[in-house]
Order: sequence, then structure tokens, then C-alpha cells
Amino acid sequence: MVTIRERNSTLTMIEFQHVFKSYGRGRNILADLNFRVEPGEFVFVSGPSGAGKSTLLKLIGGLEPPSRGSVHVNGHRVDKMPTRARPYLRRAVGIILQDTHLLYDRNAINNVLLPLTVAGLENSLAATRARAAMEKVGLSGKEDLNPIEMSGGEQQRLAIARAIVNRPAILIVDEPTANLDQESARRIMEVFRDFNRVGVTTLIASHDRSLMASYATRTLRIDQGKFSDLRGVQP
Ligand SMILES: Nc1ncnc2c1ncn2[C@@H]1O[C@H](COP(=O)(O)OP(=O)(O)OP(=O)(O)O)[C@@H](O)[C@H]1O
Repeated sequence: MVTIRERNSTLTMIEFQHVFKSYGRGRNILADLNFRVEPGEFVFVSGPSGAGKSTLLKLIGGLEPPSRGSVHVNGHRVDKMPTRARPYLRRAVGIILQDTHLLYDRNAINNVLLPLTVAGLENSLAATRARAAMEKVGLSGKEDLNPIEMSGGEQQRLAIARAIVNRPAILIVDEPTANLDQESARRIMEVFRDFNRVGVTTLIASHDRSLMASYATRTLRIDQGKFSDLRGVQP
């Protein structure tokens, strides 16, 4: 008999089947996209500006529906997911977009606490977890600052803390190193590598070639509607 645990351990984490995406009546940004990502993979999504990298991530996070085709995430069909199942997706997928969407009407720790409060976690456990998440991204001691008082890199790390505090199975990240100097970019990437080492499936959209040369083991490349699935470290 196959137990749920055994089934889950072999579950494909992300699967796109014949996915098309256009906005309104516009052209297809993604056309007949097919790929699978297995649990624990570390994948880059690359391509020139406007190619559709963010769009691909948004389909995984359920932030945009495909125009056609199916998107499965962690065993669930996202594009047919009823509204009542959305909170499940929010817990399973940690999303870090280019615009961090931090809340400036509250301090840093309360930004990180928010997903836990929404999930109904008991207060003291939530506080412990939020502090641990901030420590993980190197922001201990900054809990009481308003995000507006933090540097761009610190705000980005705060957004990471908020995305990982619910212990998601998948992290999707859009251009994490845009506007960062090399040292800050390296530190951010190491944070993602650490999560990936403990099993978090990670997808990062980037057009930073040097970053990919250092970290990419698999790259999904979109260029002028053409899709390639490249294995191994990319130059
Ligand atoms: N909400 C939207 N409505 C209409 N068009 C959109 C929308 N979002 C994206 N697009 C268009 O879809 C195309 C792909 O955009 P997307 O943001 O996915 O590209 P990208 O590869 O992430 O680009 P960049 O590297 O510049 O962030 C672009 O032509 C963009 O203008």
C-alpha cells in the first residue's frame, strides 16, 4: 500500500501542460508551454525583458490564470482551484515579486507576522516563528523598524522572511538581485540556496547572467515565444 507520505515524496511539484497565456486580446506571451519541476529542484527562469518570466511565476502562484492548458502545483490544479482553496496555495507557495508589497503602516516584524495571523497561528508561536524568519535573513535587531527606514536590500530580505515564515514547499522569486550590489546579491542568493538545501523547491526569474553562471543547475529560458529547458550550470 502506498502511504500519503510516499505518494507526496514522488509528487511532481510543478507541472505545466500545454499552457498558453495572453493578456486580454493581446499576443500569446507563453505558447504551448510544457515542463515539470520535481521536489527540491533549484531552477532559474531566464529570458530578455518582456519575454514572460514574471508571467510564468504568476501562473504558478495562481496570481494569473492561463488562457489555456493546465497548471498543477504540489498536487493541485491551480487554474481550476476554487476560491475557498486559495489559502492552501498561499501557504504552499512563497512569492517574492519585484515590488515587495511591504506594508508601511506597521513595523518589520508585523509585516512578517501577517501571513501567520491570517493562517490563524497562536500568537506566541507566531512571534517565535517570525523572529526566527527574520534571523534567517540576517535582520535580527531590526524587528521594530518601519520598512521605510530600511535599505532596499533589507526590504528585500524582509520580503523573503515574510515569504518563508509559513514554511512553503515552493519559493518563487522575481528578479531578487535587481538593483543590488554584487555582495548583497550574493548574500540574498545564499539565503535561497539554504532554503533549497532543506528541500524547498525554488524558481528564480532573472536575466543576470553572472548569477546564473554561479548558481543555475537548470534554466527554463523564454525568448521571443521560444521555450528551452536547459540542464546543468549555464555559462
Ligand atoms: N497585467 C498585464 N496586462 C497586460 N499585459 C501584461 C501584463 N503583465 C505583463 N504584460 C505583458 O506581458 C509581456 C511579458 O511580461 P512579463 O512581465 O511576464 O515579462 P518579464 O520577462 O518578466 O519582463 P522583465 O524582465 O522586464 O520583468 C510584456 O509584453 C508585458 O507588457
